[in-house]
Amino acid sequence: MTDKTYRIQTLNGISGAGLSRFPDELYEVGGGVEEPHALLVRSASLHDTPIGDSVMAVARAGAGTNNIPVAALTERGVPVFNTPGANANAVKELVLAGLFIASRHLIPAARFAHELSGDDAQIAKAVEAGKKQFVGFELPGRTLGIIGLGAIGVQVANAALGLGLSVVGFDPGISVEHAWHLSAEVERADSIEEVFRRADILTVHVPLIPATRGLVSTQRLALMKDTAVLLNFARAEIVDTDAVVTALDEDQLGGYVCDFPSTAVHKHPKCISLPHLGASTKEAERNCAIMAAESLRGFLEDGQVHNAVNFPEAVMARAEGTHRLVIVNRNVPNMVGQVSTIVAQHGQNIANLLNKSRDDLAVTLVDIEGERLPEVLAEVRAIDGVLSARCI
Ligand SMILES: NC(=O)c1ccc[n+]([C@@H]2O[C@H](COP(=O)([O-])OP(=O)(O)OC[C@H]3O[C@@H](n4cnc5c(N)ncnc54)[C@H](O)[C@@H]3O)[C@@H](O)[C@H]2O)c1
Ligand SMILES: O=C(O)CC[C@@H](O)C(=O)O
Repeated sequence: MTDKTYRIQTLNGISGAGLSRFPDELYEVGGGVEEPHALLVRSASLHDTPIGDSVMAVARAGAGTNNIPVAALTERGVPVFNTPGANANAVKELVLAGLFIASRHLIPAARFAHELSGDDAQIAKAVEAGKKQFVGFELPGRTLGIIGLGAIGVQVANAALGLGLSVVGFDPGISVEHAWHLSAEVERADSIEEVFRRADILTVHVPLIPATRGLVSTQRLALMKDTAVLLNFARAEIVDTDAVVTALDEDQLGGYVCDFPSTAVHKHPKCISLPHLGASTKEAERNCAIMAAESLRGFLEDGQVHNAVNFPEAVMARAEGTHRLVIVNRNVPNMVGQVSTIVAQHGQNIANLLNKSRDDLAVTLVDIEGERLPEVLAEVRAIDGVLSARCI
């Protein structure tokens, strides 16, 4: 262990563009870092990994946080950051590839070409004889159904319109920001079932949470056209894979293209699976790593909370000549009152204060003039309902 001020443990390969955001003089960063102040992860699961008391923050260089025990960390007062939108373009491009893969049978066609043998004349003859098995369909006039109109869903919707598809979407929790970016040509479905009924191609872009686990179910698959194609570049568990395989085997579904190979799908003749490639572009890896690193720095160095999935946004510029108390507390009455009383009882003045809450949790940033008094911190930590407090 070094004597650097902050230690970050990485649990996956993280783009150097992000890692270089941690200044050498302040940070020790790497896979073997001991007693880390923060964890930086991509898809590695932390559910069965002990997360020590030294950890003050966790950052996911990506969108989905289902690999992180968010509820348990929230209870400990540890923020979990993600990188909203940072890999959305990469996923959109792969979804578009999925559309073409499905509509033109590109993977079996390429496999067929790869297997050809003989001289050029023999290959040309085999091509002409074999290509009829790969006749596809064109996209204009077909309907793309989208479940989940967040960073990725909106980009997929807008791009699909450009390809001549009609788009019908469903997202009862669409954010104002995403609604602003969604083309007015996208039709809003009244129910999720309507999307299943109408889609020639259906794509899901929702997070994996209890409400979305198995969202593509036997009952909903039964509503689909038997020629329809299902795309899943969100998470494997959002789709009931057994139900999809049954629907494919019984000719009630045309095809399944996903980013999640499994024994049930990776060799199925009507499934194409890719090895979780949605975010695997240099640009997305860079964007995610930079955003995650900046969020960790903001929290560790200044107590700022930006892009956390379990904490309120809490951003306040540092008042000059002050030190800062960073307090994570339960969202109950009189927390700010108790903190300011302690500061006043020690004859100190508050230059600036921010208190933001989200659900059961609040973040309180207090900039105090004068010298740092360890007893102030100790008394704040002792307040009932304070989950963590530090002075920076
Ligand atoms: N294949 C990959 O490599 C890859 C890459 C990035 C993201 N993802 C997955 O895609 C998911 C979506 O990413 P994003 O960046 O668009 O996230 P996002 O948070 O911007 O959007 C998710 C949207 O889903 C909506 N939603 C939630 N529950 C819903 C429901 N039951 N019905 C309809 N809509 C619902 C939300 O309101 C939100 O608008 C991520 O959570 C992640 O699991 C996969
Ligand atoms: O890190 C990756 O490669 C995948 C990330 C992706 O699944 C996400 O949720 O952002």
